[in-house]
Amino acid sequence: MGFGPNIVERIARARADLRMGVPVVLDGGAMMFAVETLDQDRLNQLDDLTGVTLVITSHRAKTLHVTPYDSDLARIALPHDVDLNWIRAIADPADDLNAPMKGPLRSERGGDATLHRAAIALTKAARLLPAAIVVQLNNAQAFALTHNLTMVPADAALDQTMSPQHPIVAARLPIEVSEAGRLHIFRPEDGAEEHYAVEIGKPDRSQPVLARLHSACFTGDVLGSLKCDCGPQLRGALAQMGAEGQGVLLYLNQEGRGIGLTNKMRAYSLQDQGFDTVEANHRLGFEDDERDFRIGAEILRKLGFASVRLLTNNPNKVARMQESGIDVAERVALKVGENRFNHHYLATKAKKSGHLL
Ligand SMILES: Nc1nc2c(ncn2[C@@H]2O[C@H](COP(=O)(O)OP(=O)(O)OP(=O)(O)O)[C@@H](O)[C@H]2O)c(=O)[nH]1
Ligand SMILES: [Zn+2]
Repeated sequence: MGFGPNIVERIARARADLRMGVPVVLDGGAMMFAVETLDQDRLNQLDDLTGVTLVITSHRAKTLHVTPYDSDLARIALPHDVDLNWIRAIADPADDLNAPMKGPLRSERGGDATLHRAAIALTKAARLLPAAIVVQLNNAQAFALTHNLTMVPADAALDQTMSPQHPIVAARLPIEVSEAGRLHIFRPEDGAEEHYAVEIGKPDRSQPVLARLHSACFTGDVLGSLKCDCGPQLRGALAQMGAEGQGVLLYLNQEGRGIGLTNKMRAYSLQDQGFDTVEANHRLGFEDDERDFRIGAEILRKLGFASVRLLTNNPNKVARMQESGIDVAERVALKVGENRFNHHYLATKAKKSGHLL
């Protein structure tokens, strides 16, 4: 006991520290930096330390023609007197086409990559580019104390188990499709983004409810972007709930399939260079889809729903709900908003991500 932060809260601090460029100590023997926020001052100080590696995911390694000996990631020995721009270019594909040769890059093999894996997990949780500098430490605890750094156990960084979502407040919200709207706010214990549920009417909790798990898309939902189908899907789902007089729409703040808006814009910039939506995620070092749908299942349960008629074209979403204990009584197709700008995007999702056309 005590007043200090528990492990979940220390992970939350670690995310915030990394976003500011402050390194984090991994219990088990290392200090890590997110490459995206590493500054020249701190890089200079690394000159005095040994055992410094640059860690990238195997997707990013493939783009750079580096062998990922650890299957999911590659550890690259950092050359001496390395330039900050060189490190950033390994992590950030923005200039890949202008300056394709970054190497030769030698990746390390053998040894334990657990701390490196934990470092990548933390950069992703911080919604930064998935690339880290990892520095071996002999006495991690003393180092953290001396430099006033947040220390987290590597296994907790690796297994950031979904945090409980707590209902905070709900209030009546008449909207265009239904005057009987109600907005619920859910807050996770781990300091991450809040999520919202829009309840239409008074759905019977003993019957499957018409439901939509909508992932945030600032560009589509708010700006009316023509590059995706999110805006029409959001409004189409609400309209159907309004017409039926009941339903529940979860607005999950997992922007960009869980990589955050900044990284999604990096992906859009790569799409401007000719890569498709999946290739762009991979070149950045991400998986195709980094969302955690257990959050949606947990919120449905907290609202009293056990069974849904799920508005989606994504069979993976149906599978994730079933796995998380929510019965999908029916999949209801939601095909709206195709146009000449998103035609290729929708075709790619059908071909590579299994979406139903
Ligand atoms: N990373 C990335 N995310 C995107 C891109 N286009 C849209 N998104 C995000 O994708 C999410 C929506 O996912 P979709 O794949 O359209 O749909 P889905 O939720 O998997 O499936 P449906 O239920 O059928 O809509 C939102 O979070 C968007 O911000 C893109 O090109 N790259
Ligand atoms: Zn979208």
